Amino acid sequence: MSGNFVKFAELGRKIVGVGRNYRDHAAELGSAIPEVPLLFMKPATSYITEGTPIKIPKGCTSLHHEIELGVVIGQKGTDIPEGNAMNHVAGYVLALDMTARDFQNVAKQKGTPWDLAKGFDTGCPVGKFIPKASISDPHNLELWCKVNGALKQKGNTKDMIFKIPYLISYISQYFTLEPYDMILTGTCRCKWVSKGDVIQGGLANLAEIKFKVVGAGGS
Ligand SMILES: CC(=O)CC(=O)C(=O)O
Ligand SMILES: [Mg+2]
Repeated sequence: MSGNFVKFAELGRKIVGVGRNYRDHAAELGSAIPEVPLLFMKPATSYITEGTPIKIPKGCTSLHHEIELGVVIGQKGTDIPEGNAMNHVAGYVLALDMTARDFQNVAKQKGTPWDLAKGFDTGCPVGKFIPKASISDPHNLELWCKVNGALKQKGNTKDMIFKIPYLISYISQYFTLEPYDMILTGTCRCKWVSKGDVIQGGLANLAEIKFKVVGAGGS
């Protein structure tokens, strides 16, 4: 199934984000643990790959990095049974769910959507595509994130509250999943970045990423 999936970020379709899927992150933001997956979307225009910088969105004063395992969909499906869900996976990717936390906090207070906080251009940096066969257990992978060489996040996908087959099954009850869609499975923790910072991330011994942060004007 790998073929074109190498270029999934160029061919990309929907990005479905899962929020508060780790207890530590929900706790650090003072948020309740969801009873069912908390979903949001990012447009495909938010994708960037290494070599392109992350741009702080205009007016944002608190940009957070969230290192996450992305699941790349390989086969179309609606109402996918949990038991068949992994057959719809093409592979995985190490991703950053960049979040304009100040925008999100305002949205939370006003009860308005998170689109601006999550969906801005460059808000979804991704690494190389990892074929499904390279990962025997996606629920036991170390994740880490450093900013300017200092460790800011360390977690393990075993701590996901809702596991990948359940997420695929749940999401596909509402949104048909299609090849090149990507599911961001949630972050273990988060921290902020500023203009000029360099974010590095890792997924076990499978992938590493590095992205520079620039201001809204691009420098
Ligand atoms: C509060 C959030 O930004 C939710 C989110 O994206 C997560 O990973 O959790
Ligand atoms: Mg996230």
